[in-house]
Amino acid sequence: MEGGSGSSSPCPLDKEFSDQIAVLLSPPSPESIKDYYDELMKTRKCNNLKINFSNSSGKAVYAIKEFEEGELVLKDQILVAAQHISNKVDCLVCSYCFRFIGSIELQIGRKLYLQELGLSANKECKESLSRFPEKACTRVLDDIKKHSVSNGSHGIGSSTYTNSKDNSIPTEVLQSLINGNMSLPYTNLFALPSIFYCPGGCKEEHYCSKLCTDLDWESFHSLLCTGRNTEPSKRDAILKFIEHSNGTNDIFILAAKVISYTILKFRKLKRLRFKENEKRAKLDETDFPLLLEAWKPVSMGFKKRWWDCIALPDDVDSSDEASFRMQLRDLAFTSLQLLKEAIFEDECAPLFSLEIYGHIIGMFELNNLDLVVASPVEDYFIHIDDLPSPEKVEAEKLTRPLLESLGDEYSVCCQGTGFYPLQSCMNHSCCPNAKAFKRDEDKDGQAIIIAARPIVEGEEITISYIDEDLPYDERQTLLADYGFRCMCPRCLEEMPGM
Ligand SMILES: C[S@@+](CC[C@H](N)C(=O)[O-])C[C@H]1O[C@@H](n2cnc3c(N)ncnc32)[C@H](O)[C@@H]1O
Repeated sequence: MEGGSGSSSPCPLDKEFSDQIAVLLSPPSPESIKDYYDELMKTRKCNNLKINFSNSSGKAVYAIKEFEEGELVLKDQILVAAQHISNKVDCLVCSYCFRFIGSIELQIGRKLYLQELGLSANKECKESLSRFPEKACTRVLDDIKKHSVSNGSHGIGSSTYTNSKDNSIPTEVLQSLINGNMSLPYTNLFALPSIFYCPGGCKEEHYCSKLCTDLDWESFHSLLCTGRNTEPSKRDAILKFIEHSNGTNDIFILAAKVISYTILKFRKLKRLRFKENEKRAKLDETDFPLLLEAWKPVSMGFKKRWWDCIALPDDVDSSDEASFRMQLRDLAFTSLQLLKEAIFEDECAPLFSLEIYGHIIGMFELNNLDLVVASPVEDYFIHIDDLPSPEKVEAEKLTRPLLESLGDEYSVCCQGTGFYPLQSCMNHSCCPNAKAFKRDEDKDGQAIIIAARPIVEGEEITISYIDEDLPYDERQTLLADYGFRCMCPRCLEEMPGM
């Protein structure tokens, strides 16, 4: 099997499992696409849309009712998503649904504490923060909790708090905010879900509920947990994989989640099959169909190899294109080797081929939507600012120093990237009739698509993959990265020579 970009693959599994890999990567038939999405629509009670398949533009989403401008078209649950590593310093969110958790006080105190650490820490600490921010962030929280002063009497109005020249807040005040020993005014109006901890004891992942904790554990995290319950050699291997991803491209974390998801689903299907037919001692001959079944949600996503489909960056000369793509492939191979050390499973060996890994990452490249969740901290400070005068003056005695210390960063939202099974079926148009848009009530990472103008029954739902205000040539250049030339009504009208 070719490794893409014209040279043979460095991964022996590509050759060993070439037949199974070809089956895993073959485009699903129109019938299986229909069955899969009909079922998905049914379970998600999504009665207003349908997915059709055509040879010209693949899957496409159609309205089966009229939508008014601004009406919700689709709320789509995440198949797999991750918060950007750098964003973990700014926002503490549920690792499964990406809702903000804890309290306003914790969000503010934690962020300022980490900011302070990043600014004033010694070199070693700064390096560990940039190389491994996830770990550093959670360790820090843990340390604060262990060493906190338990009487809770930290006067927020003390001179050290208000007179600080460089806007920094004393550590004991931050500890009190983090530990819940200090309350800010009006935060009861912005209550956040309490924190649930990882059952594997890793302190890296936090949740908003028992349900999210269990779903993440069952779907992804039980294979990727670095907690005390994981065997030490495995834990070291997982940590090495994460460290490499954090230092290179956090899209590898998402790919690892897809592989974990497929393995865990495969195991579940196998357990069910054993129960159904307990007399059978061995299941070998039926294992691959089970792997195919487990892989089905991923098989539906539009895919190309990552190093073949990624756009050539502006600073890479076209004469260096082949070597650029080869470097990407080698980077993916290094990441895959580390992941293999951590979670390889014999029965799911084809999933650890470079061919599959490259296609999973390529699927994100062509389909992913930015994951964005607005910060409740921003809403909180806006609320304080909107208070009538006496209440505002009183509240700001406590909140203003915090706001000043946070600076422009006070309103950073949760940011990441996610693959959404239904939204990812939406094709592009430069005059789209729908758009991704979070409303005030959307507090988690689900994809929200609303009508950008009235949509009639039977119309295809389209969104824009790019900034549609750009001129024709620039739009076409950007869309070439997605592998197509746009022929929407606007492009046909603006096409030179038409
Ligand atoms: C997010 S997917 C959209 C769903 C896709 N049609 C499918 O079958 O899965 C993006 C891919 O769909 C195709 N696509 C999207 N919009 C298109 C358009 N206006 N014309 C042609 N192909 C399009 C391109 O191949 C693009 O890389």
